[in-house]
Amino acid sequence: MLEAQRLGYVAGQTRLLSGVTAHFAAGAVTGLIGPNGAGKSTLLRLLAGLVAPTEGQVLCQGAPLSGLPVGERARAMAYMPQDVPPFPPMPVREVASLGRLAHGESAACALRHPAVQQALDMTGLAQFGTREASCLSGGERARLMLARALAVDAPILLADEPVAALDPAQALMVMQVLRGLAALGRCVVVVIHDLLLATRFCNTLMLLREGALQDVLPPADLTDARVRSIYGVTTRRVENGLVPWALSEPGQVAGD
Ligand SMILES: Nc1ncnc2c1ncn2[C@@H]1O[C@H](COP(=O)(O)OP(=O)(O)OP(=O)(O)O)[C@@H](O)[C@H]1O
Repeated sequence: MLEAQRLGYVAGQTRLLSGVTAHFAAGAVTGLIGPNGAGKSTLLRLLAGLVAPTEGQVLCQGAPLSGLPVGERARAMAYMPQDVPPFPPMPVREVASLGRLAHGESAACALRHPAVQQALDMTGLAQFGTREASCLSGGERARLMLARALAVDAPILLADEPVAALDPAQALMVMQVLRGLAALGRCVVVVIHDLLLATRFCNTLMLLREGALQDVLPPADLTDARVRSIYGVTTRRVENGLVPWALSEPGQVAGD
């Protein structure tokens, strides 16, 4: 579905990424993990075509991404950035409907599109539809960025730290949504620091360090030795540790 071929990126005098070759499968959630500054967001931006690689190329459904017309690219891939920009003075539903711009719909058409309502439902924002987006809390704003990306309804979703600002219930809900999309055949690539959620919800983990892809492995193979070599920390499996595991009343999650 999505492929990186010997991807490299240099900004000014600084090399941010080198020699990344990887296949991102349809029907799977791929988790990009690695220390701060490893190059995860850079890789995601290259995959999204937001910046052009200085070496190598991205293939989207077999075709070079650089050759795809902008509109086609926008419909093929949805991207959720790590940083939430200041929202314009518009209601939540309208911000989510911006995802439909990729399809060339009029603003009125976009607002009514079922994908927008679905995106608000999936991110637990349905009850905030008419609220000013600029009034949302940090976690709600992050979910709105995800809702905008989900409203594109694209076969590929690239999400940069979608759960970093979320409470445990919302984080579980979002990871379940991502896994649900993968189950429908979508290609989902997510940058994530929470190793518990990453190992539980991702089908494949890609470990980045110092701008290079160090390893591609199933979550079960993320051993203490690997975590130590990547992050310089040791891990422990805590049998009676208290971790958020499931929503007590699915679909009944309160707002932030
Ligand atoms: N334009 C730039 N010029 C120079 N260095 C840059 C530029 N953009 C990013 N960097 C550096 O490149 C490295 C990789 O950045 P990137 O945002 O991809 O890391 P990351 O793995 O997503 O980190 P984090 O987990 O902290 O979000 C960082 O050290 C960053 O400071």
